[in-house]
Amino acid sequence: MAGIVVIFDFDRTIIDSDSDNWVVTEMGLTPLFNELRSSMPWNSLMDRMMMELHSQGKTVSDIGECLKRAFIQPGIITAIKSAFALGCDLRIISDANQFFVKTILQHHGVLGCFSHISTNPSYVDEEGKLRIFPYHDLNLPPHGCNLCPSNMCKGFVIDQIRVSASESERRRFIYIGDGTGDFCPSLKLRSEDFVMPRKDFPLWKHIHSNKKLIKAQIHEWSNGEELEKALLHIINTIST
Ligand SMILES: Cc1ncc(C[n+]2csc(CCOP(=O)(O)O)c2C)c(N)n1
Ligand SMILES: [Mg+2]
Repeated sequence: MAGIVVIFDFDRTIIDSDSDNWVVTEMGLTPLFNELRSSMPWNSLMDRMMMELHSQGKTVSDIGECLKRAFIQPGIITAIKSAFALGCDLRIISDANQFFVKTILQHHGVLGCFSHISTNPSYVDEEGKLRIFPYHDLNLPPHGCNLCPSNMCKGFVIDQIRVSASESERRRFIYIGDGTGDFCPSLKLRSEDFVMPRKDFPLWKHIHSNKKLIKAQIHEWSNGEELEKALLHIINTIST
């Protein structure tokens, strides 16, 4: 459906776990992670974890195999495929990183459904080490939003999507998320938009404690099947 932009968060929305925690736990990095947690910004810490894996002889392909085992609830993949088939513009805004997000979406055959993925950049260096960096360069002036972590303001990304649309093109947003970082973008939504917070997760709690600040229509979900049903219902309602 032209004119509908569906924005997905990634961790605890598309996959059921947090991809950073998943890799740290599954690949045996928990003791080092806990030791360094208080002394480093999050992205530097994850970059350091990837360096540790490399020094242990674990390859990017080993990390990929670990990511492919992350659980996705039934309903999520079919929801993505259906929304794409209906012509919606699908996007990801995630505080995970490019390699983790793309590897998992590719594995489940839905990477091509997304027009844009806004997340912390990553690349494999000449030694075969996975490097992870903040979405907002921490050496530049801060993004200025006091709701979001310094590395990524998801509301900033929403503003960018809005300005990229031509005046004549009326677009309606459906934003699906779970975390504290999804509250700022939810505040940017308008009365013709929809926010889909995962029930009992931080975003849902922030929304319910600040209901007057939310202009978008609120549709909660608890599991993949509920998400699929609610999302397709909203898309159908908008398009008729
Ligand atoms: C101060 C501070 N603490 C923790 C984090 C990291 N972090 C927070 S939520 C999350 C999952 C995001 O994935 P998604 O957006 O896909 O749900 C991550 C990696 C941070 N950036 N800053
Ligand atoms: Mg999330």
